[in-house]
Parts: sequence; structure tokens; C-alpha cells
Amino acid sequence: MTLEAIKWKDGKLQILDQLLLPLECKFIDIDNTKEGWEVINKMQVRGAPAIAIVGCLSLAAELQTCFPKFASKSELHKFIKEKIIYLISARPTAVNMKISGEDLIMNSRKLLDSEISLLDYKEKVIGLCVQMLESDVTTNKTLSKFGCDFLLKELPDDNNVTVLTHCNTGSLATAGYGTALGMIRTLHSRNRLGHVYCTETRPYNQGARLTAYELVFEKMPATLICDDMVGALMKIRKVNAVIVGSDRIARNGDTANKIGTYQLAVLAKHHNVPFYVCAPTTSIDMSLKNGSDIPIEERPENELSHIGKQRIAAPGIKCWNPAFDVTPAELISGGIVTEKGVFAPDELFSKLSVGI
Ligand SMILES: CSC[C@H]1O[C@H](OP(=O)(O)O)[C@H](O)[C@@H]1O
Repeated sequence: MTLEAIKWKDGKLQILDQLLLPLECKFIDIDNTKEGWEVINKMQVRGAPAIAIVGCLSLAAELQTCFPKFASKSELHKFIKEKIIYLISARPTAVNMKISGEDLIMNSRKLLDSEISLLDYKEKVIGLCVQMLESDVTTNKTLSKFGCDFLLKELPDDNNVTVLTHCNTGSLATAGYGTALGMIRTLHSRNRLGHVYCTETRPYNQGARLTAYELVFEKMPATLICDDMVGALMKIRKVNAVIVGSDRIARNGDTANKIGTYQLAVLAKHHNVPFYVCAPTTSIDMSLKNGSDIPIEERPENELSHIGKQRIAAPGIKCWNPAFDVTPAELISGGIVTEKGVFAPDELFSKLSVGI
């Protein structure tokens, strides 16, 4: 049983307020796209797949209540397009909201052009948003299986795996299973997980607050370390693999992920530790030749100078707070793990463009 960060019941959307974890577990009602935009922008809900799911479900929630105002199908289609564009603006780096949102617009266009009634049109759009919840769990379990099969075939049968992960890529970043942490869950379910090291992941502390919460909840063998301990860990203890998530992958395999991922990859190369990126194909931006054009979100200075309301940095000091960095494809030595298979970065474009 994994944690649930997104609830859709009887047409009502609720999200777990991740700014309060791990000390408080509180759900917030989301009734429309304005509230959806706000909880995504404030990072009360975060994680590339979860952002896309909550964004689209906030539109579904709004359609439930505001539907009577539409006089025609073209008015409904115009509304859907406007709201998707608005939701994409909540956070710039993760591409999942953009890809899932554009897919919803395309399906809405098809429904607009069909003979379907206005009411059935609305119901089908809501159904497409709800379906994202279910299909995300299936996608994550599939990519996790592929990733474990690939990782374990390189190791002797009696070896358990010690892994390092960064940020949070589990039930709190997705619809419920996880990408990198999903792969780690699957290792655990196969009794092949020796130990997980999770980094604190300053300054939002996704690792200390969220990943550690999930690992303890499921009683996985785990240890929390500071971000600056990774080099010593790889030098002193055996790490079989680094497994991280992604917010946007360019078609050459360059990957944007939580700030600190790039330096993990450099350390992994120095210590000859295989480096895996796990992500659904909705995180792959085939329009980008490489990672240089991936927009990198900069977050407010007070998210670095404070922990919650408590100031920890000297008053008056300037802070630079990029939320992501880009790991070049050549450092992703283990492979890119997706629901369509595990690929070397340089084969991603060719293999996914031809549908494998
Ligand atoms: C499967 S989550 C992907 C990705 O999202 C996280 O960023 P944030 O917590 O700022 O939304 C982190 O980069 C994860 O790897």
C-alpha cells in the first residue's frame, strides 16, 4: 500500500499539502483551475507527473461546476484551451503538464468536430482527465519493471542492490507508484533491495521530508544523507546505482531534474557508478534538440534562506535558487528508463520516434 497524494472522488479533487509533510497530513479541496494553478505554483503539490494530473483534474473539477455557462461546443473548446495554457504557466521546467495538456486539447478538438452532444462532450473531457490517474500508475509500474529487469541482469543473482536517489519521485510526485522511487519499490518487492540512500535535497527538502516519509511508511531499508555527503558515500561505501527522476528530457537524452542531480552524475562517473534516469514518455520533449533550451525555474530566495518560517541564512545575503539543473546525456551511463523500455540516451530519439 503506497501513499496517495491526489484524490478524485465523486467529481471532487483533493490534494495532499506537501508543504506540511512530514509533520502534518492535510488534504486541500481544489474546485477550479485557479486553485490548481496556485497549489502547483506554491509546490503544495509537485513532481512532474503529479503536476500534469492535478492540473488537468482541476480543469475537470471546474467543468463539473461551471458547465451550465457554455452555450455551445466551440465555447467549451475555447475554455479548455485557455485553461490548459494557463495551467502550463504554473511551473516552467516539467514538460508533463504541457504534453498532457496539449494532448487533451487535441482530443477536445476531435470531440468538438464529432456529432457528440455538449453534455457528453464535457463528460468525455472529464473522463480523459480522470483516466490520467489510472494510467499514470500503470505507466510507473511498467517502467519500474523494465528498469529493474535491466539493472538486475547486470548483477549476480545473490546480490542485493544499494541505490542512491535524489529529490522525491514516488507516490508524492505521481498518481501513486513513482518513477525512480517506483523502480526502487519494485526492487524491494522482489527482495533485491539492499539499501536506499536518499539525499536531503536542499532547499525544499523533498528527500528529507517526502522520500524519507515514503521509505519509512513502507519499511524499506533506508538512510538519509545530506546532499554534500554523496562523494564520501561513493568513496567509502558501495553504491550499485544512482536512480533519479526527470522533469524534462530533450531528444538527445540531456535531462533536467531537481537541482543537485548534475553533481550526482559527475560524482557517479568519477566513482564508476551506473546513473539511471526514470521517467514516463510524457517527460520527453522531442521538440528540443538538447538540454540547452530547457527552461530552468528560479524559485523565491526565501525558500533557500528559510526553512518554513525560520530564517537560517544571514539577513541581507543574496540567494540564487534554481530549482533544476541539466545533466548531459553522456553522464546518464545506466540508461533512460521509460514505460516503453530502457534506452541509451543516444538511441532515445530513434527508438521512440518509430514507436520502438
Ligand atoms: C517523478 S517527479 C519528477 C521530478 O519532479 C521533482 O521536482 P519538484 O519537486 O520541484 O516538482 C524532481 O525534480 C523529480 O525528479
